Amino acid sequence: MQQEEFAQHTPMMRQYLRIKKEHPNTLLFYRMGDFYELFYEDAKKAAALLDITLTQRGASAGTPIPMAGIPYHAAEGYLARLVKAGLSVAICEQIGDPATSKGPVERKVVRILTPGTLTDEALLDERRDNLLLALCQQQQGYGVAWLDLASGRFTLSELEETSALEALIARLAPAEVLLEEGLEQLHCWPDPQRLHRLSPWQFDQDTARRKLCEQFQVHDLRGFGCEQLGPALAAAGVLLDYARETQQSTLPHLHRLQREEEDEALIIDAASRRNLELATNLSGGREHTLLAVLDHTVTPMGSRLLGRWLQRPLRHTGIIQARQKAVQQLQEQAFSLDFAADLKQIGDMERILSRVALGSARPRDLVRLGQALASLPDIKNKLADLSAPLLEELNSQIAALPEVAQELKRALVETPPMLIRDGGVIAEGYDAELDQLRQLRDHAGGYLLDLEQREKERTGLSSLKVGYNRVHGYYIEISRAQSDQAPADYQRRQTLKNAERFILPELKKFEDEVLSSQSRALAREKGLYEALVQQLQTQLAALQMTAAALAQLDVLTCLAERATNLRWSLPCLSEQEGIQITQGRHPVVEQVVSDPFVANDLHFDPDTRMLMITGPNMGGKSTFMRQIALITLLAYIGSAVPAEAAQIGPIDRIFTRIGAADDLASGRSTFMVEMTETANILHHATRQSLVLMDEVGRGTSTFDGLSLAWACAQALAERQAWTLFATHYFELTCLSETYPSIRNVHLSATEHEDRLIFMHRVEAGPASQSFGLQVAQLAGVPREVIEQAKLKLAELESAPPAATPPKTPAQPRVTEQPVEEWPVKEPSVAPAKTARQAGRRSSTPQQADLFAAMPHPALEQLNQLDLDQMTPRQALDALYRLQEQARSLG
Ligand SMILES: Nc1ncnc2c1ncn2[C@@H]1O[C@H](COP(=O)(O)OP(=O)(O)OP(=O)(O)O)[C@@H](O)[C@H]1O
Repeated sequence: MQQEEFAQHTPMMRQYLRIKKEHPNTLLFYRMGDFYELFYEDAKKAAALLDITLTQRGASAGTPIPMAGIPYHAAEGYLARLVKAGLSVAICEQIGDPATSKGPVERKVVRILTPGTLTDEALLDERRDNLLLALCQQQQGYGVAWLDLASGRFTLSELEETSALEALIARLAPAEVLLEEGLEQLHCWPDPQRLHRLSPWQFDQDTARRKLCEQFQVHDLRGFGCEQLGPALAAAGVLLDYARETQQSTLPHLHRLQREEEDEALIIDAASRRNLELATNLSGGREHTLLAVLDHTVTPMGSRLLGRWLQRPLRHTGIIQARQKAVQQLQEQAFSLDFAADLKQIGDMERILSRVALGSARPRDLVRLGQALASLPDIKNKLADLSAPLLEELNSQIAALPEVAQELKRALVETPPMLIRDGGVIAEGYDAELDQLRQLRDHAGGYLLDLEQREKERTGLSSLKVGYNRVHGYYIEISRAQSDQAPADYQRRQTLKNAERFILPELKKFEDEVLSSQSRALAREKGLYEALVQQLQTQLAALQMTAAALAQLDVLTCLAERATNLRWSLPCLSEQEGIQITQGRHPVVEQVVSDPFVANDLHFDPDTRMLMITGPNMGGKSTFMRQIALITLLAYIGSAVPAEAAQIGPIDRIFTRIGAADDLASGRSTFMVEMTETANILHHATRQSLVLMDEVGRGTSTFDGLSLAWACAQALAERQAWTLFATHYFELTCLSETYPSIRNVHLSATEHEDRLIFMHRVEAGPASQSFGLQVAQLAGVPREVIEQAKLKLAELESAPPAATPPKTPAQPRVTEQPVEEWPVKEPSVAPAKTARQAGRRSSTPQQADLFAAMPHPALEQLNQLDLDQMTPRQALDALYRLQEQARSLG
């Protein structure tokens, strides 16, 4: 804004514009009396988002000023909505006294709310971490740092690959991001409002290192295992600066840096996380997710910790086995211990402590903290009887701090008001001065009656009475008839028609005290409250460690309860390659199906590394595959699993290619999404990866799809990844002939009196029928359409092959396929046939062999060549291409 234009504004608007200039990307809540006002663009934005009236405030510099206002006492609700929408808000309060100010009263921004730095209880989801993340890219790779300000957890990591970075960001789902310019192209960001772009020079490693050392009061970052890091520290430095600025605090609850390394945990990419519906279902809700089934924690901090465990299953078997031992012991002792009842008293100690650190703890926070501390001795006593090493360790981390508990109990009333501002927070008997001030305030009436009585007796004047009016304050009134008998220490104050009013020194002193006692009591209360908070701040580290241990105890207790009530068993984590699951179930589907869930086994060992799963639609293929992934994942967090028994060997990643949805936001079609996910799997799957491939190739033409599915299965078999490959292309069942590590299994179904019955049992060998038309009929597709489909199917099946299929070894062959051995509960009754056998010999509708029924693509292309228009050289090139294609497909 030009200087002259600025000068044309009113003094108040000039003040507003000055402050706004310091907070250009933030809505400015400018306090005016009982309202927060927003002006200009801020007003328009807020009016639209909050559905409040957009008005005008006169004119400044010749033009009307758009304005919208919010009553200050109702601000919390509006703030919550704005922050939820991803906006940041700066709260600018009146600091000076309007009565004595010349010009506009002094104002200052006292706090800045941003989506990633919230700590207010009302603005946070109690079951989710709220993260601020910073990211930069330097020579050594990506540097990422993230902070949960509401708990004080500050973590950082360095990554080389973009896919790993995207997986990390999908896991963390940050509420706000500080991003080095240029990185906004990545596919993983929340909405743009939550992104702040910063210049590369702001991510300076040396400055960051210095600031971090200052924050943690250390010489170097060796103690945190971070000394060797580069870009991650640069990101952490930027993040620390931003958090300090928004909070206008030194953030005393940030004590340490935690470093995350990629190979410590199972890697689960963003798509797999979504597909497996760990914490969010495919529609974005929380119901019917693994977390929803698992989360019976009783404290919000326990719930958040469980979420973190689930999102990052660890590969460190030592840690997992320690958790398992704790879960087992808690299971055995559940009834006698009843930890859940004690833990309920603890509440959200973690977040309360952060507010204590930031000086924003509310009275009810402190009362709850007091209650939490009071229940610690019981918890510690119970833990003392348990010998699982992890439980012993947790007990040693819980500091009972009885003196702090007592102090809080003594200091605070049981149910205080929301804010200290209103008083009534400090309990009676805690502070003599406060009690006296309150006595004065509350018992003025009694004192005056007492004074009146005393003075009547002293003067013997029957008409004497004590009164009060706003102008003259307290007085003693004597009727005109008796007024000349007033004692000498009475000073005349007012003469009325029938009476005289007097004041006396004692009454004057009382008046001063009473009138100021209200504000003095409030000020005293505030002082005492602040002292209490400061006292707690000195114990912060011990209290934070206690809260962390209690959150873990809550999670372990929850896992024990779930294991018992859901009849899950603790798996064995083994160094031996393979996955053995006896009678496994799907943890979520089991809870929602009305029929009994059919349990199934899985045996992966060095000789069996891939299952080619066929079977009818609705047969249970996806359910079976997902249950294997979820059981593996549960095993790696230390939980029991829905199976009779499970032994799980080393796993490095879980990949899924399941379902398909357009990713319109980033302009990718269903098929493109499918192929991107498949490409990622093929690039990264190792011998230790668990890969779920569900109907790969169905998103394109049958021919292309089948070829792709075929080649993907082959590639995974070559990589020897643990693979569950579900497909409707029966041709793929022939792959087991070429690759001995591939087994065919199918989900069984039978027809009974024109009804289709799904057995949901995994049986050896390929499926014999696809039942596609029957399932369509079940789904309500009109009868005439089904009839038409039957006719078409019969026609397709009887059609002679359009071309002879290529006879290279990898091409599906028509051979008698032996039924493979597959340890299932009941041996399959009818020997399963290959698709081709079934197709040729049965009269029921079968899937035709696509390779046989359709022309070979090389032939199709040959047909399309316009030989007359080609040079000999071009023709030769085309011939080479065709031969190459024929070989690769063969
Ligand atoms: N083991 C089981 N026990 C009981 N019910 C099951 C079992 N497996 C699956 N179901 C039920 O069958 C339904 C369909 O299962 P699922 O989606 O896994 O079939 P699908 O073979 O993958 O089907 P499509 O090929 O059409 O994707 C599930 O929603 C569930 O209700």
